Amino acid sequence: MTDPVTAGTGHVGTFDEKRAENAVRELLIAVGEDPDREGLRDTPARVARAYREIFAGLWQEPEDVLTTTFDLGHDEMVLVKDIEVMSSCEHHLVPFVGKAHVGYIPSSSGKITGLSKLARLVDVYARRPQVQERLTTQIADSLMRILEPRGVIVVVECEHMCMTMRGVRKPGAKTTTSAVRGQLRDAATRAEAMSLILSR
Ligand SMILES: Nc1nc2c(ncn2[C@@H]2O[C@H](COP(=O)(O)OP(=O)(O)OP(=O)(O)O)[C@@H](O)[C@H]2O)c(=O)[nH]1
Ligand SMILES: [Zn+2]
Repeated sequence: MTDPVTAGTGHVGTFDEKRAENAVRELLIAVGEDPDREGLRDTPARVARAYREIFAGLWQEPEDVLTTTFDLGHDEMVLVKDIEVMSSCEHHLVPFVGKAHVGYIPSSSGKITGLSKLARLVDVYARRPQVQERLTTQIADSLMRILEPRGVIVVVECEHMCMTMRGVRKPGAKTTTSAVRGQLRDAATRAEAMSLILSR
């Protein structure tokens, strides 16, 4: 099934399920498997459906999820910690998983968004072929653009399966990336945010 969708870059892209299915079938043949044996018969279609979900963020824009904004007049820092991140490394197409911490200081008018929307925003960018650095900056930059806050901080901590199950094989190694914008670049404000993020 091919359906038109709006890709993350703003142009209309497609998810070609049949093509994905054929590619998985080819991959199974390439590793010496028999894609027609009983246990694998439905696998290409299943994997194609799974990729539709895993890469769903390619066909979403941050504006699709940061829909609810309200002016509460609250102009102090808002921070949501420990948002589950499940993304895919664009180099090896295996998962990297961990947590994101997303905070912002609202605009002086106090324009804020629903807390769940911050977690949805993480998903929009995580559900794409990614590198952790870009995931981190995309979350920060889209928040700056849409909410026009006085500052943003995004910290992402992940374990990359491409470093665990293959290659260098170092289970447990964690990568931390951060992006700070606006007033959160200020040393004292940034330190306050970091102490909130690090407190358990
Ligand atoms: N900076 C960055 N690197 C990543 C990320 N995910 C995976 N990588 C790295 O991408 C690199 C790709 O390196 P290559 O030398 O092209 O690929 P490779 O031969 O499979 O490398 P090894 O993983 O070292 O075996 C590896 O060092 C990965 O650890 C990420 O999110 N950010
Ligand atoms: Zn990788």
